[in-house]
Amino acid sequence: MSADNQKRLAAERALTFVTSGMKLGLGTGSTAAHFVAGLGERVRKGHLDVVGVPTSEATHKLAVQHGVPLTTLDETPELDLTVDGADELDGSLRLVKGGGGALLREKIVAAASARMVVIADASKVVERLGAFPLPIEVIPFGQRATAIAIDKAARKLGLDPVLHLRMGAADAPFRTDSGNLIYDCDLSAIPDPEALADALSGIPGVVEHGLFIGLCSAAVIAGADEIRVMGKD
Ligand SMILES: O=C(CO)[C@H](O)[C@H](O)COP(=O)(O)O
Repeated sequence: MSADNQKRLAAERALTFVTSGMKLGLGTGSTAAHFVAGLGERVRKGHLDVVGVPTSEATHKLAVQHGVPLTTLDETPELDLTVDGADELDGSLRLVKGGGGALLREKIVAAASARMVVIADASKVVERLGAFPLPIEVIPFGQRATAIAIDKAARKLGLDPVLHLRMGAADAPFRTDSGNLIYDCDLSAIPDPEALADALSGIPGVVEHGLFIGLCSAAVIAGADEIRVMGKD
């Protein structure tokens, strides 16, 4: 079975967590897109009555296309459930996110939700986080100084970071939905995600980093032969 089919199956399983009346956070990425499509289908058929807060402009567009009723986090600041993808997750449901560049809004929306459920194909489950370069969103002002501070903070923790400024179209740096830049920080492994998260959060100029710790309560993982739920079903 292809990874995309696994993503679709994980999304379909997560739809069983949704009940009418829920206020939902809608994640970003190819796995979350399957969830938004499935949600839209159920809404159009009259099986579900929900509202969603998109975590990116891309998800906003997709949700409109699929007929998912939308609200904003300002109108609806407390959500019941966020369903989102991940770039990596470990056995303690610690995540690396931001491959799609939406980590800031994704983290704000997840933090405003009573529950966050990750949906992923089995390749995303790792023994130890860090093979996927950690996305770090920074303010454009002083971005080179911020990158040096990130490098120093990681080295203090015994890591050997390699930072790449993410590029977008036409050889220009990628800009997030909030107009910021992203450094992808190649660390090979992150032995102590909590310590790195704390260190990065303390750097002026870092808006947010892609380590999601203590936010995800369950993950639906679709493999070639089975779908399993990690954490609280
Ligand atoms: O964090 C994300 C976007 O910022 C995505 O959830 C993550 O990149 C996974 O994407 P996909 O479902 O396409 O594999």
